[in-house]
Amino acid sequence: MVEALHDGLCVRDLACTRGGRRVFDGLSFDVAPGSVVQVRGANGSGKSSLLRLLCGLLPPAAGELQWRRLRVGARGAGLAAEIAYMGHAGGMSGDLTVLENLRFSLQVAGSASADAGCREVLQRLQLAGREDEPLRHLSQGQQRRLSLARVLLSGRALWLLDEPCAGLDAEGEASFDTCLAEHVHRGGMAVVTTHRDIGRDGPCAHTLDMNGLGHAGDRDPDHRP
Ligand SMILES: Nc1ncnc2c1ncn2[C@@H]1O[C@H](COP(=O)(O)OP(=O)(O)OP(=O)(O)O)[C@@H](O)[C@H]1O
Repeated sequence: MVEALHDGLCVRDLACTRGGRRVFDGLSFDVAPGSVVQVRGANGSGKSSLLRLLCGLLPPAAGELQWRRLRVGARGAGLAAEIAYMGHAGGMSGDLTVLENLRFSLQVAGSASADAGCREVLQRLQLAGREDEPLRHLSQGQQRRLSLARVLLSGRALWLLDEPCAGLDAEGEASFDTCLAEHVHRGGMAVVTTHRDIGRDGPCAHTLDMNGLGHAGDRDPDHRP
């Protein structure tokens, strides 16, 4: 692979197979420090699969990733510790309180933050006053805000966000835009799958269009069941 010209993420000729079908191939793009890539495309075009590949949750069928000019190993080795991933499933416990969920996930990620920091982020995301309530008492949109709080508190350089604005109201979208803009301003990076144009109201974002990269229905010739 050509040597990267920056200290961010380089994706080259990436291919993805799921269930024996080739979802996309030949995918190349860059996420330089201080930039956002918004991933757009039809349902099933492979947006979530791409994020799972970048996280190391799925092995690529072909291609290569470089992070800070070094090749990323199997299961995201060399990159995983710098990622904050927000998937469709919240990955939180409905029985733990809002604050307990934050404490627990930060501890697991090795980025423990003082309660004061957690409370401050909850305040920013309009969740102040809900700290001691069990997560299951929160609405879908509020739970999405809490997932975003985890990302903010992680302090990780690369945010991989799968439909972060799904279920958010206008105020939640505006908070998200501000948080993302601040992250990018600090030199952070983000890859965001979205059906909403982030660049319209949020930070400037490069668009990666997944439509046309796929082979819907094609059997992967290299796949062995
Ligand atoms: N666990 C799985 N096993 C087999 N095939 C899968 C699996 N998950 C996803 N797929 C297939 O991979 C393709 C891409 O799915 P993916 O979820 O990445 O698309 P997407 O662009 O994120 O879609 P959406 O906009 O609906 O969220 C789809 O054809 C889907 O059926």
